[in-house]
Amino acid sequence: MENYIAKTNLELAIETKNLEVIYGDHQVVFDSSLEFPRHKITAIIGASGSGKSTYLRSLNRMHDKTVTVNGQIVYRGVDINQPSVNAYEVRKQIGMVFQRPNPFAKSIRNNLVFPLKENGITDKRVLDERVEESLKEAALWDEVKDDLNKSALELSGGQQQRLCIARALALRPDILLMDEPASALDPISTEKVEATMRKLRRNYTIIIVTHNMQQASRVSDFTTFFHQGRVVEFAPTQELFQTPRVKMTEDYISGNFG
Ligand SMILES: Nc1ncnc2c1ncn2[C@@H]1O[C@H](COP(=O)(O)OP(=O)(O)OP(=O)(O)O)[C@@H](O)[C@H]1O
Repeated sequence: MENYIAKTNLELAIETKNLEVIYGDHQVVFDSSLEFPRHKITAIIGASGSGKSTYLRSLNRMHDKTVTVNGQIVYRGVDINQPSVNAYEVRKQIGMVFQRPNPFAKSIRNNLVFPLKENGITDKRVLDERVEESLKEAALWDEVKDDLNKSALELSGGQQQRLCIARALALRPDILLMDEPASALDPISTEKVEATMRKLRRNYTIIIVTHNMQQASRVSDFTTFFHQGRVVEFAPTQELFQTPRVKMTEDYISGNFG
């Protein structure tokens, strides 16, 4: 397959150059060069097993040392895939929200305060401000403000996912990676998470992996299609859905992918 290089003229938040990810001797991502525009939502779509999550996790250095990641991940002019770059510091700037909401078994407030304290923020006034701001950004504040000491596990699935978004935002990251953030949610919760994402785009760059074509077309500004660990195309979402560059993308988005 040709090596497609996804480029845009917009200001970039992060880009990968010739990225490869290999589990043991099983290569999953091949020669992937992609640019992610700043303050936009980019959806990564593709069949199950095409390497979407593996690629996403490489962007904030989530893979452990047993996984080989070759190529460059350029963030603010620095290749953050170099061993000298501290992965923990990368994850402060580039947060992750997972498919299944995973709040800590603590109060709503402590879900947000705990990671902040771990990052050296201890002033109560600052902590209270961050809690309120991030819950507002994640569109959860009005639903929980009267009882922040309630256990996070008593929240609905959709509320738990918005709490996990708030927890990622509390650290004031620059980029938010979301791996199928609504696939475990009912339609009403999905709508709330999508509406939250659209608002967040004002201040954050969002990269979302999704299986859901409607979701990609509803929320994202740009879409990239992965096939067998390679970037097949990248375009503004409406363009990609209306006039895909190659037949493989057309087949996938119309459900004819065999
Ligand atoms: N930790 C791992 N160790 C070994 N192989 C893995 C690991 N994680 C994923 N894989 C393999 O990598 C390939 C790509 O998986 P990945 O989850 O990245 O694809 P995906 O496109 O996100 O799929 P899905 O949409 O089903 O989540 C699969 O063959 C999978 O079995």
